[in-house]
Amino acid sequence: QTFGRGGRARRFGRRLFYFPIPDEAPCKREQEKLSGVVKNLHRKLRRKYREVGDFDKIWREHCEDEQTLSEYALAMKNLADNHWTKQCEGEGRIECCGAELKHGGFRFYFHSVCQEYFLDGGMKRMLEKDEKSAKLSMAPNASPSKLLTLTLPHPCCSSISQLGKMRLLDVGSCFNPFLKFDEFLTVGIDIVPAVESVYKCDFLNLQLQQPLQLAGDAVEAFLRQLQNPIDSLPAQLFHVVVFSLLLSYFPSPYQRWICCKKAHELLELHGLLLIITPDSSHQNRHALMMRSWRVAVESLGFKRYKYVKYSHMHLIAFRKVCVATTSDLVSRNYPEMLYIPQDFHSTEEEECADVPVQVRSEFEDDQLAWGFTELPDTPYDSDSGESQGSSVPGFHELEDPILLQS
Ligand SMILES: C[S@@+](CC[C@H](N)C(=O)[O-])C[C@H]1O[C@@H](n2cnc3c(N)ncnc32)[C@H](O)[C@@H]1O
Repeated sequence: QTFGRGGRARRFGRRLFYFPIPDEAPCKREQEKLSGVVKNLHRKLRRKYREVGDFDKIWREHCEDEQTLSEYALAMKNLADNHWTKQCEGEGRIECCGAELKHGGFRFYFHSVCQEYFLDGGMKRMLEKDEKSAKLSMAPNASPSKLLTLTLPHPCCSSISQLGKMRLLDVGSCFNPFLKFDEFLTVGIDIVPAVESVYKCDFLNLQLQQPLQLAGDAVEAFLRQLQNPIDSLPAQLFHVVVFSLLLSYFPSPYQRWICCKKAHELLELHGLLLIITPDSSHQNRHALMMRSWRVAVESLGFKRYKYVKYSHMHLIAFRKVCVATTSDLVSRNYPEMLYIPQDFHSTEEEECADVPVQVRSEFEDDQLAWGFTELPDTPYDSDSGESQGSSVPGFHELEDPILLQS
């Protein structure tokens, strides 16, 4: 029987004795403390935004608060390095269940989505599908020359197989978790990098320049010699842009919108925007919110490609289907569509929500480790219009709740 915050109760005769588990409690407390640093920063930003209203002003002040930002970066890195690992029975903290758990299973999922899309024919299949539906919708009036242009493969299709690396921009990278994957040429950026390999850059204020117009290997060389900090980047530079736990960091939907728009501009045509956003509720609870996000992001010139809901997060992949975005979008309220539930909480509600955080049991750890090695293999195809959960049994119940419930 589990007892209290991490111990066991045993009955001897009519009396119940409590045996605390050595090591476990201090570790959990440390984990709670670190996740508290992360959650408090998010809440503080939201509170300021509610009070002040001007997100530019509070963002400027936020970026100047170096001490708070450094504490946050350290806490995130510490959580990733020391607390998202498997705790082996009686042996304290050792990394016994492999890199899958340590680096977050969802990144392995995204990695496999990218591989399948860019290297194993996924993009080609999508383009053929697009072509088919375009032909169908245009068929009665289409001129033969129009139909012909639709069938021509885009250079982006071949550029990766020639290059061998998928150029990936990880926005809000913190500790550069995508660096581990050899197939990616990863550029990690963050307002406060937690490791040296991440460039300092405020994505909200990143300036975009004209596209490079260079061959793939020259673009790769360009990316390998970027200077720190990064203030500007050429448009259409990347095959993949990742927002992993980034959008919910911002207190304003408009800031989320700016990020998605910038991602669109930084991606090559047919590139992928990968979004992971926390949500611990049941799959259907925030289905409307996810639909709203889809409309907003697609309006920028994307089309949803994959969607998976895990127990504590949504994973969404969008592919860039238009070269340019239309200019009139803001007036149509698309930015507000990128809302999160916390946008509507009052300060009091946020404070009440600060209940003690649950930490996984050993059993859950085992299941989670197993789950991460068995990543979903039949993810959502947006064109079918159907939502889809993970194909991994038990996965819905298991994820790291510490960071995500803020
Ligand atoms: C919750 S952490 C996520 C870290 C990592 N991506 C992960 O999945 O574990 C959010 C990160 O986004 C960074 N960030 C927030 N706003 C940013 C911006 N405008 N530009 C770049 N990074 C930003 C924060 O500093 C923080 O490191």
